[in-house]
Formats: sequence, C-alpha cells, structure tokens
Amino acid sequence: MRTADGDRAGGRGGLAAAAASGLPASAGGRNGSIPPRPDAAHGAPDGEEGSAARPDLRRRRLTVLSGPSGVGKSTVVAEIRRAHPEVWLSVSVTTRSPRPGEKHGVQYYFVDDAGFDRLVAEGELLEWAEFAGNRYGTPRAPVAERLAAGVPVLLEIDLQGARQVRRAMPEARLVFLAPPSWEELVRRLTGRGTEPPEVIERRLEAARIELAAEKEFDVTLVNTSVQDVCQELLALMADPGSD
Ligand SMILES: Nc1ncnc2c1ncn2[C@@H]1O[C@H](COP(=O)(O)OP(=O)(O)OP(=O)(O)O)[C@@H](O)[C@H]1O
Ligand SMILES: Nc1nc2c(ncn2[C@@H]2O[C@H](COP(=O)(O)O)[C@@H](O)[C@H]2O)c(=O)[nH]1
Repeated sequence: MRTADGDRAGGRGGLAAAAASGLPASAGGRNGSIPPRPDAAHGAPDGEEGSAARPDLRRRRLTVLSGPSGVGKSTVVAEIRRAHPEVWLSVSVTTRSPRPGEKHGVQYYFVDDAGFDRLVAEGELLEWAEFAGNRYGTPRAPVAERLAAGVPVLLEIDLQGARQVRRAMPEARLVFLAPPSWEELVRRLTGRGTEPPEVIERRLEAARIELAAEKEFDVTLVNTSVQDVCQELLALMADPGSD
C-alpha cells in the first residue's frame, strides 16, 4: 500500500443539495428505466446537523476507487459485491453499450445520449465525465441516501470524476488502483478483449494521464492480487481516519 499525504485543503463538502435530488423514474435509457428517487426525506448526509466537537464518522464513509482502464477496478468491485454486501456500490449511468454479460442496473444503468443529457440538466448526477468516447456519471440521490444512513459507499469512477468528488466532498477518501507495471496494464486491457484496438489506444492515452495523477489520491493500492486489494480496501473503509 502506498499512502499519499492525506491532508486536504478546503472546508467540509455539503451533500444537503444531494439529499434533495434524485433520479427520475425513467431516464429514457436504451435498456429500461432507472429506479425512482427514494421517497423518504433524508437529513444532510455530510452530518451538518452534527456537533463540531463530535466529528461525524459518516463523513468518511465515502470511498472513491479510480485508476487506469484495465487495472482491475471492476474485478475488485465485483469481488466486493460478491463477498461484502455490507458495502454499498454505486451503480453508474453510462452511454456506453453493454458488454456481453453486463446487465442494466447491475454493472451500469445503460442510457442513450438524450437520457444522459436529461440527468445532467436536472442535476441528478453527483459527478460525470466523458471517457474514451462515452459518458459516465454517478446518480446523486442513492449515494446521499446511503451516506445519510451511515452505510459505507464505494464509487468506481475515472480521474475526472474523482476530482469532482474531491471538490464537492473533501471528506471522501480517494484510492488509486495502480498496475504492477505498464506492461501488465497493457496486457490486462488487451487481454480483456472487450474493446477494438483504436479504443484500447484511447484508453491507454487516458491511462498515461491517470497514472501521472496518482499523487492527488490519498492512498495507492497496487493490484497484484485481487484478494489482497479487496482486503486493503475494506480495511481502509473500516478506518474512519483522523480529522
Ligand atoms: N490482480 C490481477 N491479476 C491479473 N489480472 C487481473 C487482475 N485484476 C484484474 N485482472 C484482469 O484484468 C482485466 C481488466 O480488469 P477490469 O475489467 O476489472 O479493469 P478495470 O480497471 O475495471 O477497467 P475499465 O476501467 O476499462 O473498466 C480483466 O481481464 C481482469 O480479469
Ligand atoms: N467519472 C465517472 N467515471 C466512471 C463512472 N463509472 C465508470 N467510470 C469510469 O469509466 C471508465 C471506463 O469504464 P468502462 O466500464 O467503460 O470500462 C473507467 O475508468 C471507470 O472507472 C462514473 O459514474 N463517473
């Protein structure tokens, strides 16, 4: 585990607005609808109602996992989904087409461009970014709901999204997943066999930028073993850290 300087500038982020927002019953997806916004009214998930003398541990329950395409983020997330139901994994919205085996509402909510535009216009996304020709975003309301309930939340998003989360919620812990080597990253991305060569090239271009941004993250985990990374990630999520 490589640990960067965890000190962060800036004040506490607010999610009060997030709690007041949610996804519409249907975002016009190509594969169906997105679940409706939760009905319940939720308090400020960033603990604004809490005492300054008693730090609200919910503030630190948001963990962001980023890293270059092909490093193994989805593999790690799938293992956590399988073995650790106590961790809530955000399901992103994307305009990318499903890969074989991917299911609407499990890996992603697959929407068309108009559906994504609508989510952006209505402020339904906590963050969003364009990556290698497709758009991806994190539905705001479900994250706010889980954080308000004190549930540990994990987002798997790209560097641009991680930067947006850092700005909006400085209390989030940002974890960078690094490959053992550049060669191994290329091997994994190519070996996955899900993208044509030109898309692999775009993703590797983005990977160079993402690798150069490792220092922006609080912690780096090197994905040599999926099991080890899962254990390290779960240990981080269980550790509220210091103020
Ligand atoms: N520790 C590991 N050792 C060897 N292979 C791995 C390891 N972790 C993941 N892989 C393999 O690497 C490939 C890429 O993994 P994965 O799809 O999880 O990457 P990703 O970071 O989610 O990529 P993307 O950002 O493009 O979605 C997969 O074929 C996966 O099985
Ligand atoms: N900013 C965001 N990035 C996201 C989100 N969901 C996934 N991603 C990232 O996109 C790339 C490509 O993913 P792939 O499934 O097409 O291989 C990868 O880095 C993901 O982490 C999101 O909601 N916001």
